[in-house]
Amino acid sequence: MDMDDINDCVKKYLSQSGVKDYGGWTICTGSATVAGRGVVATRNYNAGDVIFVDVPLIVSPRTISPDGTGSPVCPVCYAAVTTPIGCPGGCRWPVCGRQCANRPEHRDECRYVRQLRPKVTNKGDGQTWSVGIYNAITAVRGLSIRRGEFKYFLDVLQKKLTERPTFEVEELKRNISMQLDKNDEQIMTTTCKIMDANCFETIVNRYNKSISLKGLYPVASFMNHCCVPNTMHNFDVKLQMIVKASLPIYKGQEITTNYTNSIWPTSLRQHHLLTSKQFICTCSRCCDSEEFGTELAALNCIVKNCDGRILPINPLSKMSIWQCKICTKLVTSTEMICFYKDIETIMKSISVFCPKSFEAILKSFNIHKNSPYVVDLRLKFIWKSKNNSLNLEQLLYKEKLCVEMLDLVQKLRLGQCRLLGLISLEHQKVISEKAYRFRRKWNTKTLNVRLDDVITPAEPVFEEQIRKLKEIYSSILDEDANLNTNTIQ
Ligand SMILES: C[S@@+](CC[C@H](N)C(=O)[O-])C[C@H]1O[C@@H](n2cnc3c(N)ncnc32)[C@H](O)[C@@H]1O
Repeated sequence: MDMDDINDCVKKYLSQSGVKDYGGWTICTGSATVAGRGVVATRNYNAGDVIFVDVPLIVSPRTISPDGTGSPVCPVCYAAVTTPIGCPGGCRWPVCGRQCANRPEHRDECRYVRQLRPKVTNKGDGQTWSVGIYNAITAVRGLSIRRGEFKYFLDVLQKKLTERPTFEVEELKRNISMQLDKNDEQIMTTTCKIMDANCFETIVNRYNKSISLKGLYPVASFMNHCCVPNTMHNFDVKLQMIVKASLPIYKGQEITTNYTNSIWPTSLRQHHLLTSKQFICTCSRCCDSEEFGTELAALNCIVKNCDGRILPINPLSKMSIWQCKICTKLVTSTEMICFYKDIETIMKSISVFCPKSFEAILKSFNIHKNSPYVVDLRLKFIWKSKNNSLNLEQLLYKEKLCVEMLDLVQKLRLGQCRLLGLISLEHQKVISEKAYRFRRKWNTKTLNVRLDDVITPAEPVFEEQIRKLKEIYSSILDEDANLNTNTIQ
């Protein structure tokens, strides 16, 4: 496979799509340090620099369960559809109205699906759309790539390795009256396999609701994964992906992204990468059982009066024995899975976030604050709680969580990542609320204390903290079309 042809095709596609060619990268083999082909920098970048803007080849809704549980989104505008009805054009996709049904970008795919004579399993509820046909949106969109100028992408992008038929195409065949053309079927299957190997979660904001879609981006499809990635990305209103350096990148260095959740511990990340992308990551973080000192995977030692943490001896092996760093107690992987499950159950049972009871639960079950699922819950509190309805204790607790999470991001060496931007934004909002209450000499209703009894702030300190945090989050999140800008103060 000729790398020059691949680079030419990608660059032509981007320039025809109207994006500036940022040009400081190349797709190549050999210099890619991790796997097969990769994207390599051809110049130096500072953290925060835009490396490239990528234009989606395909965007499609996530599939939903064949029994129809889960809500569809309009395949044209991607808004959630609460009472779905089939497209009046006859394709049986749940478009949200005539306007979307008549949009030019929907015309060809609608005609194609209509001539397959879609069946509707009318369960007597007047349903006029079909889940099986809805789930084939990605597959059908692959056909327009094959017919277009950039069909080459279907040949060169990596495909998920599997002999099994793709369920999207099988479902489509079951839900049409005509027989699928063999050639079309093969293109559809290939498209689904390409999507499985390369797609990114593309988030759009529709009517203040975040909708999660799948997007296939040609340059990003060549970016390999690293758990200490040197890029971050946002999506703009046109669903273009803006890829920026999160850390300084030097000429000749591989440009990497993160396919998984950066705050998960190694075992969860490995499981996700293996099942969804079929590889084992061996990056510096995965090889370090302490994950740069964060001990994200660790559980507190189960031996009475021991303050140690239990960590895997070989973090890359699912079957690894775990050991306490202090008393050397050994624990099997099976036991660890049970401990993890217990923590998950406990964390799931905490519905109302009350700082005192949360800390008490962690203490009584001897769970340390960076354990899996605990970090999730701490973040959930940061995202979901509304500052003006928190009492003073909760507000100060939220501030403490923001500070601890920012410290975690820094220890994990994630640089100027989106998580840093989002937490800095929330942290800034907490400080603004604190400053507001301080100015108003706000007494808390539930605690008999005043703000200036528990903190000794000064107006300039608040101002300075707010200014610094704003600087951080605005440089990271500036093009992000999916932030609710009303929430930015
Ligand atoms: C989106 S593609 C990345 C580009 C790919 N290397 C290529 O040649 O087309 C994802 C695939 O690349 C490989 N890959 C990416 N990151 C990797 C890593 N850190 N270690 C091993 N394989 C990796 C895996 O095969 C994965 O399924």
